[in-house]
Amino acid sequence: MGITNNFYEVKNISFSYDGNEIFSDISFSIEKGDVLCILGPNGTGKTTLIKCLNGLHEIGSGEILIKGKNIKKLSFKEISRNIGYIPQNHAPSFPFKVIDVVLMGRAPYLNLIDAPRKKDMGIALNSLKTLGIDNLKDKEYTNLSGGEMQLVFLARILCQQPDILILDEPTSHLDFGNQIKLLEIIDNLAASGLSIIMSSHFPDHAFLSSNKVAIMKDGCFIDFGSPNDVVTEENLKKAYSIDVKLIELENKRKVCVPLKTNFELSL
Ligand SMILES: Nc1ncnc2c1ncn2[C@@H]1O[C@H](COP(=O)(O)OP(=O)(O)OP(=O)(O)O)[C@@H](O)[C@H]1O
Repeated sequence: MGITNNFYEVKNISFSYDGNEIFSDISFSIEKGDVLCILGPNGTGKTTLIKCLNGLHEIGSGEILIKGKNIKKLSFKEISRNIGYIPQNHAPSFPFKVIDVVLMGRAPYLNLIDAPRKKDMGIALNSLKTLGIDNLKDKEYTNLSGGEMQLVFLARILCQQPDILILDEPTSHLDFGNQIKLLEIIDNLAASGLSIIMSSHFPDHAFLSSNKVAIMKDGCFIDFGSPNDVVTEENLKKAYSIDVKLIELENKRKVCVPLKTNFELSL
């Protein structure tokens, strides 16, 4: 931590699956404490981009710099000490206890044969406490609800003590209330100095927790900037091909109301 300039920089990157280009020439940067929300329709390449951003997919061209260092030159362990990643789906296969799942977040700091130390256990317990789920610590991970699993996975990532969190649709398994709780957690984590990149299907989420928004469509960012500048009726129409009404609440918060499309089945 501690570096404020060029914290995480993406320069003209492109990616293709077997010659099929998914995106090209994407550039942006984020600083300490930024929350970037990536919006865009299904199949536009958000997950693919996110996998490039954390080094899981190798980009075709361009470069990604973490605190000035090219991601291609960093080992998996070094990337994991900098970036915590929560994928869209993370189905568990073995009934580990929650505390053990969270402790796995310490792997980038341990050698293969090392047992977690007292310090690691302290960090794991603290991660659970930060998210208010220390009551789950002795439960079997496989017995948790989808929402509880999402929070435990986030605790595991916090235990990794990264500077950057990359979250692929972090609210996808959460109920209406827990979605807001998670966005507030994201807000708090950013205020404590973490930088966060997340994808979402809900433009409202950009107003709730982000200071930067990108709208991805047709292989590029069609807009990038502050939520007020980017989440507009015009851009939402361009992105999702529906009419959306933006309404401002008394506290100036904006909400997006999708209008009916009058779609009819041709039976
Ligand atoms: N492993 C793969 N091999 C080939 N094509 C893929 C692969 N993974 C994804 N794709 C294709 O790449 C495109 C982008 O997929 P991606 O999952 O990145 O989109 P997305 O914006 O995250 O979608 P959604 O919002 O539906 O989750 C899609 O056309 C998809 O079919």
